[in-house]
Amino acid sequence: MTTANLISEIKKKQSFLCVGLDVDLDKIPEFLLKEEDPIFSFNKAIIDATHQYTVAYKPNTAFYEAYGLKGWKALEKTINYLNENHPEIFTIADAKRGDIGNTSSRYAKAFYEDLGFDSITVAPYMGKDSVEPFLAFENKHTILLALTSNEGAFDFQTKKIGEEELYKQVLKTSKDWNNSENLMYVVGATKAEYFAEIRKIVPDSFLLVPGVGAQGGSLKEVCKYGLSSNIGLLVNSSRGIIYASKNNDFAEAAAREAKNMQLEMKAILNGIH
Ligand SMILES: O=C(O)c1cc(=O)[nH]c(=O)n1[C@@H]1O[C@H](COP(=O)(O)O)[C@@H](O)[C@H]1O
Repeated sequence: MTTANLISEIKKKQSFLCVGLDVDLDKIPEFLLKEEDPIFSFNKAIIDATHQYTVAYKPNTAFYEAYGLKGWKALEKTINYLNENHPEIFTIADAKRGDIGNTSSRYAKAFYEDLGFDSITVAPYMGKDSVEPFLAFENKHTILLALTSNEGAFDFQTKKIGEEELYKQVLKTSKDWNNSENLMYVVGATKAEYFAEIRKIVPDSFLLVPGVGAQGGSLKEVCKYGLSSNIGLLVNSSRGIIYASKNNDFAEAAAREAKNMQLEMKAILNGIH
């Protein structure tokens, strides 16, 4: 998907919501466990109930890998379902990959070509030659970890290396890599006070922002300095939406949560907040 297509979908839906499909069999309604593929059945119900409010879905691969081959099959069915029924929705494989170039190119092939995701999250730690193989794919997007939502972000990412914090160096350096127009960045919603600085370095890049909902980040605070002239934000909520209810009404409850977030986003985009 092109960035222009993503922006046009955001404007059409008045939403920059990303729903995280982090399926945990201990948390889904019990009646689904009798289904042949409970993970896919859960995802399908969530997608059917929420697609009108969201512009992106982000399965975190850990939640699928945890169930071995069955989990991978459910992930494949989920991405196929999205690509067949909602090709206008942006898909993110949250896999946090990155390795020597020769290996990264295999990861890129796996997620972009074999599974058909629009984007993948990538760790910057191994540097340029570990990220460029992901950037080489046209109309695919590499979402580089810049400043993450967890407490451990303060261990390295905010530490100064010389004059400047590491996360700033990640943003600045990566802008010079080949095909850097295919880069987006992860910035945690729990780090709202950093958005102004981040926007000085990457004024137009899309930022994937996890950490609202279960992790307590504030949508309003993120938007204050995070919004760009092209909106430039994808705000993710996983547990806050998909586990809004553990009962038979789980899909309706997820739809309600997603709709509430979409309405808040619409109000922000229209300057009401
Ligand atoms: O790359 C991510 O999506 C990510 C980066 C980050 O800094 N923090 C973060 O929470 N995530 C992911 O975003 C999702 C957040 O889930 P909830 O806290 O349930 O909304 C999980 O899949 C995390 O792995």
